[in-house]
Amino acid sequence: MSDTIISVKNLTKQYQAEQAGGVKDISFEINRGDVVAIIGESGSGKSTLLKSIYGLLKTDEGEIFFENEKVKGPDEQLIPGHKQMKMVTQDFSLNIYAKVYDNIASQLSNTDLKTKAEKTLQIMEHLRILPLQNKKIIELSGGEQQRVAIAKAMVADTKVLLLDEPFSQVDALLKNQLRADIKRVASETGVTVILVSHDPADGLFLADQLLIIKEGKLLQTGKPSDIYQNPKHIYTAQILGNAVVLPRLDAEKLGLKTYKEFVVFYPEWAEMSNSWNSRRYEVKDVYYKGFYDELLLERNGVSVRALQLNKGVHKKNDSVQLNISRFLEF
Ligand SMILES: Nc1ncnc2c1ncn2[C@@H]1O[C@H](COP(=O)(O)OP(=O)(O)OP(=O)(O)O)[C@@H](O)[C@H]1O
Repeated sequence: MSDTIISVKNLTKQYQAEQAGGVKDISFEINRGDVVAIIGESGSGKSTLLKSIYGLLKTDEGEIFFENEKVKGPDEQLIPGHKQMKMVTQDFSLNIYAKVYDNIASQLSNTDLKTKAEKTLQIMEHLRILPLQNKKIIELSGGEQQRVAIAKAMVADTKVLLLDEPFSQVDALLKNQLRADIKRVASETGVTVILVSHDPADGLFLADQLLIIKEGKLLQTGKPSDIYQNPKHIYTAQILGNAVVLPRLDAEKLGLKTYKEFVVFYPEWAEMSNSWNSRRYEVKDVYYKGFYDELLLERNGVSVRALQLNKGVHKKNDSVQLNISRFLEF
């Protein structure tokens, strides 16, 4: 049975009297132990949502509950924030002249020094920063500092870890590693993680639950695979899978019939095939994507994109047979 740790009910937070910015009438629940990714483009309201959950912002309407208790706003308590949650922001808030070990250990009380040392070492091991323990923060790379900041936030038995753009400081290779580490640490420790990212791949890779935010509104929430396969908005398909979007008249020129305004499909739903329902397209360009190519194709003046897993088979100006095996209508 699912165990809700956080529920957000009809949350609205606006910064100005006019409608710009903030978040509008957002409701969702989060299960204990899940990794939740809030995905949306810059300025969509992701940080506003994260800060509201933590109790840093005075909200206009709605409520947030942590274990069925209302989260207090900044005007309802002396020190804003929630004791059982920790937030890691992009500035990390580390003491840059102190050692890694001391930065993390500073979160624990001195009443039991043995436990303090054990816990500090354990969380450093979890986040693979044990070899850095005697280095000063100022001597670390941005990605290493990010790991220390996460370890510091988690060491004191945090129930919910809030991460604002946790992969902003790391390059592609380290990002994959850090993503995998956060997922592993969450499942080993049982901590609930809510992270904000503008990169949808973070959510697809990491999350048990995705929240897609656009212009302050929650478009869709659920399991990444469900949302990817059945997006409720064109925007969701575009941000998650770089979907091809065709107005009805263009779709009809390709033989895709709809009564709705738009046809939408992911490039991987367009397959090279000789089947009866495939149609001939001209290859306009080939984009190198590593282990596959993306083809820019055209038929009757309409452009679409498709994947070519057998790299290099079709080249520019070739003619190919394509079957769009599945499409969505909006
Ligand atoms: N303190 C503030 N005062 C006025 N407007 C604000 C304030 N903080 C955020 N906003 C506005 O609210 C909107 C949402 O901001 P928010 O920081 O929540 O977005 P975001 O999705 O986290 O963006 P980013 O990915 O760029 O950090 C933006 O239009 C922003 O300009």
